[in-house]
Amino acid sequence: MVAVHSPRPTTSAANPFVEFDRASWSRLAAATPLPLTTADVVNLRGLGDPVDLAEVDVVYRPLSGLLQLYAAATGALHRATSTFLGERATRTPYVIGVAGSVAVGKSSTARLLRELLRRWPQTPRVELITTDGFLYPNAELERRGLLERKGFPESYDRRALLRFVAEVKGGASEVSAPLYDHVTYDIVRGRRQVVHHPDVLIVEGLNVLAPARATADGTSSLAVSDFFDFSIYVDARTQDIKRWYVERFLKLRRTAFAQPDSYFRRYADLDDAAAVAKAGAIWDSINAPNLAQNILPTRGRATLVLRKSEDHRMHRMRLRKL
Ligand SMILES: Nc1ncnc2c1ncn2[C@@H]1O[C@H](COP(=O)(O)OP(=O)(O)O)[C@@H](O)[C@H]1O
Ligand SMILES: CC(C)(COP(=O)(O)O)[C@@H](O)C(=O)NCCC(=O)O
Repeated sequence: MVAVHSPRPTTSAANPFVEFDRASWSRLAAATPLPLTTADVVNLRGLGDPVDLAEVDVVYRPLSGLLQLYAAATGALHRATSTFLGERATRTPYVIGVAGSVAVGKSSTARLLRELLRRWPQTPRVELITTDGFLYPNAELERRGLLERKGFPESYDRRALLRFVAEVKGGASEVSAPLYDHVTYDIVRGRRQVVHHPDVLIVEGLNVLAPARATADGTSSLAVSDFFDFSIYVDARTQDIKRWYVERFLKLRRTAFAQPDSYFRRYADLDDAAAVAKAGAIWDSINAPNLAQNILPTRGRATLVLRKSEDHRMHRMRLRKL
């Protein structure tokens, strides 16, 4: 393992990763503008996530600069390859995956990236989809005995998700995805998110870095991550993520859980001690095992790992350079 608190990026010939601490990472972005305001950041951040403009400046501005570089190089390679192959060069969306545990703050990261990338002149059309839209509806999960396994790989229609990402990446003019509602805790019937040939597609979800599954004949199919040009894993200590999950659950009692159509309506009136116990039980029985068994093992596959400290601020960045 390499040292992490050096003032300079840490690298060595045999190590495919280059590692930065917060200070060395923040210095990468001198020439990249910061086009967001405090109001933008407050609107975009998830419940309980304290990300602010200072964090966007230190962490997301360099990330935005790096991604511009990668996206431009990928576009140039795509055009050169098309010329070599004698094909007409078509515009191909740049696809970015954002993975990590429940309650780690993936959605804040993905939404901030969407807004930053939308402000680049080269990529004004940025779409974000979350994989929860591809969860099976609750009725189907119940039929399959998976209602207590929501978020585990088998709780998703993985074939439909793969088809969606492949079609967007392939340049289809219009592709749609189902929508999930955290309040009703189910797929929304009759509504879909439509994606129209974006410049950048961000795909956010727990399992987006999962490798392809082996098929019955022993070969392997494709995984959504095979269509990623860049991927980010949002990382933190499991005990911190559990605390964030429980704190968010306490806050949700007065917001989402209190809505009449909330699946968790019965939790709205729990006192603090009962709510902490309930949230802890859901975490321990569903989200912690999913993190340990399915999500954490995919961390090494990410192009970039952003590691948060206990206060949600990102303190270590590990970029795969080879
Ligand atoms: N029970 C819930 N009710 C309403 N909103 C929720 C609920 N659980 C999670 N959310 C919201 O859904 C989004 C995704 O949450 P989650 O899957 O835990 O990922 P992350 O915290 O990494 O973004 C967050 O913005 C969160 O605030
Ligand atoms: C909807 C989720 C599976 C996340 O889905 P994702 O968008 O990451 O695919 C998750 O937020 C969730 O609700 N998990 C179930 C256990 C729980 O209620 O915490």
